[in-house]
Amino acid sequence: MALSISTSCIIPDLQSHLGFLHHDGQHHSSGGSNILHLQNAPKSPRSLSFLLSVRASEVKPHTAVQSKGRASVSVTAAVRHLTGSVIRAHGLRFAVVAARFNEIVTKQLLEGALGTFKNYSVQDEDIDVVWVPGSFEIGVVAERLGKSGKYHAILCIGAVIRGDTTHYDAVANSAASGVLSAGLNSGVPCIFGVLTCDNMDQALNRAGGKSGNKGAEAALTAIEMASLFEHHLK
Ligand SMILES: Nc1c(NC[C@H](O)[C@H](O)[C@H](O)CO)[nH]c(=O)[nH]c1=O
Ligand SMILES: CC(=O)[C@@H](O)COP(=O)(O)O
Repeated sequence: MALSISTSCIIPDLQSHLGFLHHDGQHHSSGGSNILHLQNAPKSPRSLSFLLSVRASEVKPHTAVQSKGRASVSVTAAVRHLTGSVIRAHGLRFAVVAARFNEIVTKQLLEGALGTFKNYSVQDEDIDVVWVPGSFEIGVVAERLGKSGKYHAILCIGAVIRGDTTHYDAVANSAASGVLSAGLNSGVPCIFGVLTCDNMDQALNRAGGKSGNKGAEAALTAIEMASLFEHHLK
């Protein structure tokens, strides 16, 4: 159960007087409750009679109590939120692994990705594009690039479009698991920008058509993840 301390005056011997105020307003010496009141025995010469109302609905971790003379001040460390920043892309290096299969689609995905990199101040000299035959080959290359230590993130681009057989499932699933494994094995964010579509129209709509450009979107994800790792997780 989490507790947060809204005000605090804690005297060492208070610990023996910890009690709980149940929702019925009765003071109980133990048991669960949604409110914790710390009340010192009024007779103790060293103690102050005060109530410390502690909401039991939450506690922020790392709550510390600093004593200053007889008074104490509780210092609750704020919860830290770590997020990659898309406006801190300068100096970050990226590799793009692009599949040639369905090139009419993947070229447009790549164009969208490079446009995003440019718009977010990634320098051309900080981008390497590596071409592979098809989406099935993306994973092994992404892992090699990740392990090279040269890049902050690897963006993987492809277009798997269903045909007449179940080959689609094998390629699509292999591409996804390959990119996932590359990231996990290399420790470098590998971003899945591979379309898996039932037909060419769906693919073209997502490569700069009415559904946007998934390559551009994936590039933004690559920037955020690269920043998160570089600026917060080192
Ligand atoms: N059908 C699609 C493929 N097939 C090729 C595979 O990716 C792979 O290159 C081949 O199996 C040899 O290992 N690739 C795509 O990217 N998209 C497709 O729709
Ligand atoms: C995703 C594929 O491998 C697919 O394009 C191949 O087409 P088919 O299933 O007709 O051989």
